[in-house]
Amino acid sequence: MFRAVYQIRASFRFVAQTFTRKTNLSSTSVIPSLFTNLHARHKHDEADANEFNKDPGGPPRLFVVQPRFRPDAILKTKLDEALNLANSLEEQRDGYYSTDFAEKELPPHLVVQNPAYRITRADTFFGPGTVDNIKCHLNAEDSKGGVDAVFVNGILTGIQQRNLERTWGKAVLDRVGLIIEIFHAHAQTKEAKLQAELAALMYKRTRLVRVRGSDGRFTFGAPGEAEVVSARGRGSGGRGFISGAGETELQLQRRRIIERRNHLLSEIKEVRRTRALQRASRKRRGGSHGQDMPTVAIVGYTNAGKSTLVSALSDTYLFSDNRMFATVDTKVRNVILPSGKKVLLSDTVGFISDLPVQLVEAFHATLEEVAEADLLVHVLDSSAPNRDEQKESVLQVLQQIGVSNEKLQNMIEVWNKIDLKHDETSVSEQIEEDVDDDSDDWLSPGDGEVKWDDATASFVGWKMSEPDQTKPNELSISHVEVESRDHQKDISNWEQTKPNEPSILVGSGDQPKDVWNCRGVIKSDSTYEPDVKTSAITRVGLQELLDLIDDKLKTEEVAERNVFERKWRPPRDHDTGVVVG
Ligand SMILES: Nc1nc2c(ncn2[C@@H]2O[C@H](COP(=O)(O)OP(=O)(O)OP(=O)(O)O)[C@@H](O)[C@H]2O)c(=O)[nH]1
Ligand SMILES: [Mg+2]
Repeated sequence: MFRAVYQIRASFRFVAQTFTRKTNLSSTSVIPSLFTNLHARHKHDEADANEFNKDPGGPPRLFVVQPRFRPDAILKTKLDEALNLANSLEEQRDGYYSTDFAEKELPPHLVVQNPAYRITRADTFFGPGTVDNIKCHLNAEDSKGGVDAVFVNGILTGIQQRNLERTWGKAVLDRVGLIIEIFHAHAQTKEAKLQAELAALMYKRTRLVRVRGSDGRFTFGAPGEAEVVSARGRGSGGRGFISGAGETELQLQRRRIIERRNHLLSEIKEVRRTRALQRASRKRRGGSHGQDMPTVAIVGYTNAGKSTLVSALSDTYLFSDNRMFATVDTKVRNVILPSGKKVLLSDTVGFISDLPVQLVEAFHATLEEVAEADLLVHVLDSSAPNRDEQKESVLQVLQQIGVSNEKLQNMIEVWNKIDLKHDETSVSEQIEEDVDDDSDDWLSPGDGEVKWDDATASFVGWKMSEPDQTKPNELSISHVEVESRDHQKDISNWEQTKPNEPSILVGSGDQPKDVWNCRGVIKSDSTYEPDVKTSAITRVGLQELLDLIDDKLKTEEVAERNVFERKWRPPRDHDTGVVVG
């Protein structure tokens, strides 16, 4: 239990130092950190310290809580990703990780009822049965050596996080928090470190909640030891009897965060200015005929193989690893294309579904470089079972950072890792189901029964729909008719096209209640082909990819020349050739 405190401290040290330095306040009084929380809790474990202190530099041990998804295939991919994320939180020492990722044991984990499909509790996210169930598992883990923190693969509010920490007696990280921590732990350059700190700061800002200490007074003190009320005062109304004092304190914390944020922004600006100058001179030096070298940005989901591909294409070394977000800093390499043209290949940070908005904002400048590249190459892991979903997530981020539609259309799509079988990367062999007190009474999205009906030559049946996020209490059952003769097709992707008025009401209270008649059409299977298939490891498809980059850049140049010519030619009347205006 104690062994990873050191590592967690390293991970969270930057926020603590920041505030101690800048505000003359201890970090605990400004932002309760995971480290502080762990430290407070472990103080009474000093007798055990030696037992768990054999490897003080080891990475933190996380217990993974994965909300359940249907069908099981989707759950498995989500769980695999959560386990990989949990194992990825580790800092390098002297340029190396202390453990080989492939040899790491799977973190302890538990699949629980998904609160998004029921009523998400404002105070604890999960229902009481699930909270207790997780607590039992954590107790069992404690008897085996313990875990340092719980990673809930969902998005928690500050209040939910605090309440869960208090109940479980462990630090709690949600998906956003863990991803931000991984970014910080993996950042190597000054620029990336500043950006990761900025993201962490903005995240912590949303976590400021008031708590009531053991003496009954309200404070922002150590989590896990106080009753959480709300960020705005007693209850949620914000007009509690001590709200005036609370507001002032809250404002103070916020102001300090803003001051630090402004300081970080100015430091980032300075670092970037220097880098931009270096980059510009590099582009000019390598260019020919007075033109700058074009930049090709390699983008994609984390772990798709971007760095390995850039290494292979440029015959240089770039760090690559199975850990997620192995690359947090942009690296640029020169490559000579088959035509003899020189280009800059830019390997950059990977994306993920639900990429925290704080990271997108903090890494804005880095991502802007991606948006401004002359050409984008989108690398996908062809063996990932959720390849389409990963592709969608990457496209969303690219749109979010302002990549033009034209660039997206011109983007080269690469399916990498073709040496691997589809789904070979899956790590979770078995999915352990929990036994919530009331879980059996519930239907989940994806539950249903659909049969082929010869008479109508269609699939007919019913199926639970995904909940409407704006109405989390309402679930619906859909009758489906699916137009397809292909019995083998996965009907989990069917799309509701024509919902009618609810025809029958079943259940009561917070039970599923609306029944909809609708007709569904199966989304077509992914029959599309990428532009190139590669294996960065075995070097298959690399030549083809270089040829394609060459072609695309030539087309770009021609298009640019045309624009240039159009811009400077005096406007003419087409028929007569007479200059007009
Ligand atoms: N089998 C196989 N493994 C590959 C291939 N390309 C990359 N890998 C492995 O996949 C893992 C991730 O590769 P990276 O190059 O670090 O992936 P990335 O996209 O840069 O990941 P992030 O930097 O985390 O976003 C590493 O263990 C690589 O060795 C490939 O073509 N085949
Ligand atoms: Mg990388």
